[in-house]
Amino acid sequence: MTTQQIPVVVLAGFLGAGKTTLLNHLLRSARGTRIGVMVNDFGDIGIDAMTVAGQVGSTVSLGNGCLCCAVDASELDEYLEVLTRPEVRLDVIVIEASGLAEPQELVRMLLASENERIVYGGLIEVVDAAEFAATRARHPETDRHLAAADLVVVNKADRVPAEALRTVRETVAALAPRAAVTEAAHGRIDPELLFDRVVPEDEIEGQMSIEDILYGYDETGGADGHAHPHAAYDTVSLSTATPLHPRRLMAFLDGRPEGLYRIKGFVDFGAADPANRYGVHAVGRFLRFRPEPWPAGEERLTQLVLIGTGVDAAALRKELAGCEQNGPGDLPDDHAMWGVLRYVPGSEDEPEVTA
Ligand SMILES: Nc1nc2c(ncn2[C@@H]2O[C@H](COP(=O)(O)OP(=O)(O)OP(=O)(O)O)[C@@H](O)[C@H]2O)c(=O)[nH]1
Repeated sequence: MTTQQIPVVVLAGFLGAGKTTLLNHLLRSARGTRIGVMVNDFGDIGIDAMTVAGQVGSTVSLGNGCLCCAVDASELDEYLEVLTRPEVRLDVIVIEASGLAEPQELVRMLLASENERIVYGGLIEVVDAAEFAATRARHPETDRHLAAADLVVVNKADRVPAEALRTVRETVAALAPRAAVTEAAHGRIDPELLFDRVVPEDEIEGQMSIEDILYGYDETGGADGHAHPHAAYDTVSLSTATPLHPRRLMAFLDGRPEGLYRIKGFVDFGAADPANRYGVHAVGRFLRFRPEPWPAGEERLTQLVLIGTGVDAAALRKELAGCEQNGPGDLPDDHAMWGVLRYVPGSEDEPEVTA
């Protein structure tokens, strides 16, 4: 029953912060991940810099399997419908918010969308570290945008001294208390922070990306003097054959720590729902569960990956371990799944949620 949903990421930030640079970085380092991009006009993205395989109307297909469309907000649903067609085979869609609409408005439109093939993939705000104070003074709405962000990229880290960078980062963290915050130069964040690599890194043989060629590639992330994206976030993985207790997992998720940007994987709730495993997708404060029957012959494991910045990995592991069921004396009660079902779209058992 599961059709993979395509995460839709909103990319926002003030004029000149580096959105286009970051988009180009994502497209160039796609390596098998098929990215759909929506922009205001092609000039924004500098399509010429990449191989254009073909153009139909306002849609351009790129040589690396990615796709770019120039749209305005009124066309959002229409283009989402086109981009999410199975034959297009996109893995992720990125919408550049500039000029399209207020970022929060775009997020609302996505969350309200009736397109079942998409899932909200987070609001990323790019800020210019060198111009941050001036931008805030001129555009007080910056603070509001940051407060809504799931991930803030403090870009142009190369343009400010370390001390000033720290001040910007601290200010951002105070304005966007729940967001993950990462620094970057030239928008070079690790794409994996935003979406899954479809082709695992170790299976890409002999394929140097343009990024590798220009900046050098270093698995260990750093000794060559470049601000490498690899060390910019923490990943915590959990794999356990012990079912999780729905109430304790929900307590963990409801209180999940600041800086935890994404959670993905599958959960086994054991006796609370023996027939199904629960796909989990969280980005920022957004959370969804999708129950699906256990595939025949598949080992019943809970497998989770948590991605964030500045998170305490050891504490997270401990909290997750505390969600495991402790034998027959710790079986979930009859209503234990209600908290989970609130996050299953269209669930029949979904209790009425009053706004
Ligand atoms: N030094 C430095 N320059 C950068 C960095 N990121 C982007 N730039 C430059 O900053 C300028 C603006 O970058 P863009 O990526 O076009 O910014 P944008 O947010 O897309 O701008 P608009 O489309 O006008 O809203 C360009 O000249 C980039 O080359 C960075 O990290 N460091």
